[in-house]
Amino acid sequence: MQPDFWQQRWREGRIGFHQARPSPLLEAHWESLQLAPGSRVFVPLCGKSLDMPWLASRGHRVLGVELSQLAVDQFFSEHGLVPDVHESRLGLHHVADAIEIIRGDAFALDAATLSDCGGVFDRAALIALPPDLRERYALALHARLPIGCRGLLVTLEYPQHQKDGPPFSVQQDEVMRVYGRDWQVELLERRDILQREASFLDEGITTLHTCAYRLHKQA
Ligand SMILES: C[S@@+](CC[C@H](N)C(=O)[O-])C[C@H]1O[C@@H](n2cnc3c(N)ncnc32)[C@H](O)[C@@H]1O
Repeated sequence: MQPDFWQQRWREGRIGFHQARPSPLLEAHWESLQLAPGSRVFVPLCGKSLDMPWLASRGHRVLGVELSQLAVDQFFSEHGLVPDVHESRLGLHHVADAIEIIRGDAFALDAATLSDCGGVFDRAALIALPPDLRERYALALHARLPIGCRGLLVTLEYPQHQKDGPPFSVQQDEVMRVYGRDWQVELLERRDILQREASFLDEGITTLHTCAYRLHKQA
């Protein structure tokens, strides 16, 4: 997906991916990661997700990255926060309380920036990307997270030939292949969500599951 695609989605308010509550699989499985209190959690392709304040409410510091300035502005104004803003070569950093969002390209982040992220949470980030970018995202971007980092990855699975992405279907074998080199990967749950996803039903999709994987970066 080109950056223009996402910028246009935000300009036109076509943000059906945004959820009015934190992700159910985050609430269900985050504790199982047993992250140290106060550890910093990276939220790639964060949009204005309510997962970020949820993580902050659990005592984490949060580092999000998002292309769209509109998304970043909406996030802070909808939470009644006025962020401190400064610029770096990575983009525009917005910091309020425990949450920092960099308005910039996730692929430009370097290992130094991510070095203190003990956790990572991905919902609608990997599955927002077409296959070639997914490989870069999982291999190159995640390679910059430190050894020992723990994460939760949420995916969707449906018959890809029935619909164009995004969101794309990402099957378990792909997750194992792209993360398995550097990360220990464990499927925690596969949930059937077809009946509550009206837009997928309307498009004639016949099966739809969401999966949660626990990730642990190995030495
Ligand atoms: C499908 S949305 C998911 C947003 C969020 N994770 C959520 O659960 O609501 C994908 C988001 O990634 C952003 N995005 C796409 N490519 C990006 C990139 N290379 N760097 C940073 N953000 C990106 C888009 O603007 C969009 O807000």
